[in-house]
Amino acid sequence: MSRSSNRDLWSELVAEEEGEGGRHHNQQPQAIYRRRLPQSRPEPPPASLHLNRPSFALPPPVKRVSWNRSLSTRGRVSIAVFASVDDRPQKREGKQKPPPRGNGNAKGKGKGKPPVHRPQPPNFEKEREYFKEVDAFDLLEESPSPKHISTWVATNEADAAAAVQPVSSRLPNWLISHNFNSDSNLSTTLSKILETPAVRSANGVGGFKLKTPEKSASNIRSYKHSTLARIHAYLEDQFVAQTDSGEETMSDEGCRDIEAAVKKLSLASTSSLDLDFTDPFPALLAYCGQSAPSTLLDVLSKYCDPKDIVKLGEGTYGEVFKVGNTVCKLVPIDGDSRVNGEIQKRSEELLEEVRLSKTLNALRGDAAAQNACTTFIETLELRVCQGPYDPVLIRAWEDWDEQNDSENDHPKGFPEKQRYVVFILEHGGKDLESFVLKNFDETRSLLVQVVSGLAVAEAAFEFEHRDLHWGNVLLSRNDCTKVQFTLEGKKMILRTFGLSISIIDFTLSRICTGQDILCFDMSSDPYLFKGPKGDKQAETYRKMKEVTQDIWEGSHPRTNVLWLLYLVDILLLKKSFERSSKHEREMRSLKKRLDQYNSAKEALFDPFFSDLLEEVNT
Ligand SMILES: Nc1ncnc2c1ncn2[C@@H]1O[C@H](COP(=O)(O)OP(=O)(O)OP(=O)(O)O)[C@@H](O)[C@H]1O
Repeated sequence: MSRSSNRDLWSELVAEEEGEGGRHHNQQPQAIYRRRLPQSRPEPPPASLHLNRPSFALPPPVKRVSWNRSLSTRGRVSIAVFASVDDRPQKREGKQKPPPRGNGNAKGKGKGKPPVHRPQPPNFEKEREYFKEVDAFDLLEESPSPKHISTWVATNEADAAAAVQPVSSRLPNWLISHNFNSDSNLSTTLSKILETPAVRSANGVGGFKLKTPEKSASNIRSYKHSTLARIHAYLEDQFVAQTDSGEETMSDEGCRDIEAAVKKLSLASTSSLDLDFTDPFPALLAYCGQSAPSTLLDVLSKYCDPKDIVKLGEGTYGEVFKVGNTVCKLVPIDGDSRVNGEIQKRSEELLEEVRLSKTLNALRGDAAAQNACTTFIETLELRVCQGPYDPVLIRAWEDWDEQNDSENDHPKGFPEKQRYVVFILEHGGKDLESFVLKNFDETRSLLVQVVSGLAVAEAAFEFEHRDLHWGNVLLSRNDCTKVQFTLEGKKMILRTFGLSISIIDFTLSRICTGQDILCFDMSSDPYLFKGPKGDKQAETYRKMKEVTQDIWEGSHPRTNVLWLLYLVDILLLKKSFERSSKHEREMRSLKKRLDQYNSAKEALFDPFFSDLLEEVNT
């Protein structure tokens, strides 16, 4: 590719982009919605086409709702109300599910372990009663009818834009992948392009923005053009710089280097002009630092002797295994068959999820960072794999099934070409539902760690978890009694009383990466808001809907406070630990004050936490 022959072409592309996309050149992060796939769709679309699927044409999603999911992990059928709203397809034939178990813990977690004090072993009746128990204050405050339901997401144009949004994020994902994957072997020239600011200044070809879609018809084209324009901008910079210094050495070699690297990433077929961004799978691979999928065994055997792998838990989409000291979450993607009654997630959905996890990982790194904490589960590695389920995993799955009676489908049916995303995660311990808290100090420790983590992530990324039920807070004990975090440059130490917490599951979360706003459009999942009246978790979704006015890409840190309120309720109503009536009063008054706060950051400075926090003098 010669520079001179390209310049005209670049200019044409630039001119075309400016013509059709001038309105996109603002610097605000673009919202990227992740939409749940509807279940009743007859068959999943081909991977290369589904991005253009106009979401307004889809039937309403009927996925197992999140609040149901969290309960379902412990006993999917324990809440009778689901029968009326859950029209999911039945599980695959051939497996009869047993009736619900008495402890509401169908997956066997936390079974039989009596609490240390005031023993109240969980049981189904108690759980049922819990869902009835709503005090007068809560009824007044926690069951709002949505007053302002936004309609913009229901319009065709907005829906169409939302449906194609993932297209716009692919290259940024690819670009970011380079930064996240030190073992990535992308060309160095390409890495320079990756570092080129997304928005160019007025000189040169300037003013390009990577993500600009508003109209579906021109999205893919203009996206390609802006990508190419960015490459062009880089080349032009090189050219200018080298001319100024008198060595005009910007060569065809450089261009070939770029083109080769692009091809290597499978994003181009014959030349850079044929870049094909309609298939997100190569972008997912690139994000994971791979040029081709690995096998499951290749990945897992890095962490332990495969015969030692045991299954740890399961979710709607993923199977979770203990692999050495780490945890492996395995999510089948892109296949045509249903898994656990659900249409498989698609590459681009996983692309957003892994981006989100990686963004949160960034909070762990730098000691000099303005915002840092270790509250969010660490993603240690991300891999794309392909092939049938490995026999060692099948054995681990069956062992677990024998003891816990899995709700999921047997994994033996996966085809040769099945794809997976493998998340290698830090082992976070047990979830709050099954963990037995010893005393009030541990309870305070749990709350202060959650609130500080949320405050840090709010400050760093406008993060809102939006689904912080008791299945998504993991706990473990260690010898450490203090943990440090940094909030807006201020280093703080908190007292843990030997308890360590990790927050998981960012499916519904909102985050601003600086480049994009990643969020889940909860208005696309009406079942989330149809949980039983008085159920703390269901009420929290409804309250979030009111706070956000059903516009989910907006920043509403108050949603984090709603989940803190939920956690205090859960601790008061559902957890047993050694406590006095004074402790209970303290928690109730915390709850009342939380009601006044608009962010986790505000909540962190509540007097309830003051003797747990200490500022580090530097
Ligand atoms: N890092 C981890 N450490 C320890 N246990 C974990 C970890 N991640 C997940 N688990 C366990 O595995 C279970 C399933 O994980 P998770 O909820 O992430 O799966 P999922 O497919 O996203 O579920 P769903 O989509 O149904 O919410 C969790 O309930 C948790 O108990």
